Amino acid sequence: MFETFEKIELSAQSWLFLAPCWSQLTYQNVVQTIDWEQHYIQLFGRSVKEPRLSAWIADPHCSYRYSGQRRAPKAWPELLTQLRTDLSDVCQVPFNSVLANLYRNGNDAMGWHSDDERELGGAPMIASLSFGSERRFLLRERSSKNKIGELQLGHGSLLLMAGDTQLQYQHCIAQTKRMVAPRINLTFRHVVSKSASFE
Ligand SMILES: O=C(O)CCC(=O)C(=O)O
Ligand SMILES: [Fe+2]
Repeated sequence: MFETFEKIELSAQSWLFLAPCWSQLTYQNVVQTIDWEQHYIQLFGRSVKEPRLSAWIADPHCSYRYSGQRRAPKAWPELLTQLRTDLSDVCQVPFNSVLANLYRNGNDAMGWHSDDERELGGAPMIASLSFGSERRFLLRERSSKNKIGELQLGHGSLLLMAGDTQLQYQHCIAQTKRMVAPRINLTFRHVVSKSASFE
């Protein structure tokens, strides 16, 4: 199915597929289409800014919980509708949502996590598109916390996370002291059930 992708086998059940130059869009194309928001997380009872901007864009029934917060979906801009159609075709997954993240500089990052929310089902295929500066995407085993590898996700790259990747591994975007220009990442997801059933 993914002839043009490099297949990276993490384990017998977990795979990544990487296409380094999948999209021809520019960083400007993408940054302008999204209505970016600053969100907050609760840390030791205090409200702290997330170290990035983000937006949850999804079909109306797909709300999403992340860091204990429930996000109502924003409507699909035209450009992302097109990307969703193309990616659904490539992956044979009816993507109905996308989490967009904007890392403004090297201080912006995302901590270790798995995308294992119940809303995404058992073994979700997640399609991750990157634009702008290259950043390090690290992987570690969930049980031992041993780092198992890293990928440089450059402009236009498409990374597919498949099988039990979310069950067995965590990933993060590391901070860097290097001067780096902004980076956008879009993770297309398929929310399986109406969020109302999890309330
Ligand atoms: O920015 C990235 O490449 C990763 C984003 C991510 O892990 C997520 O949105 O869940
Ligand atoms: Fe993630």
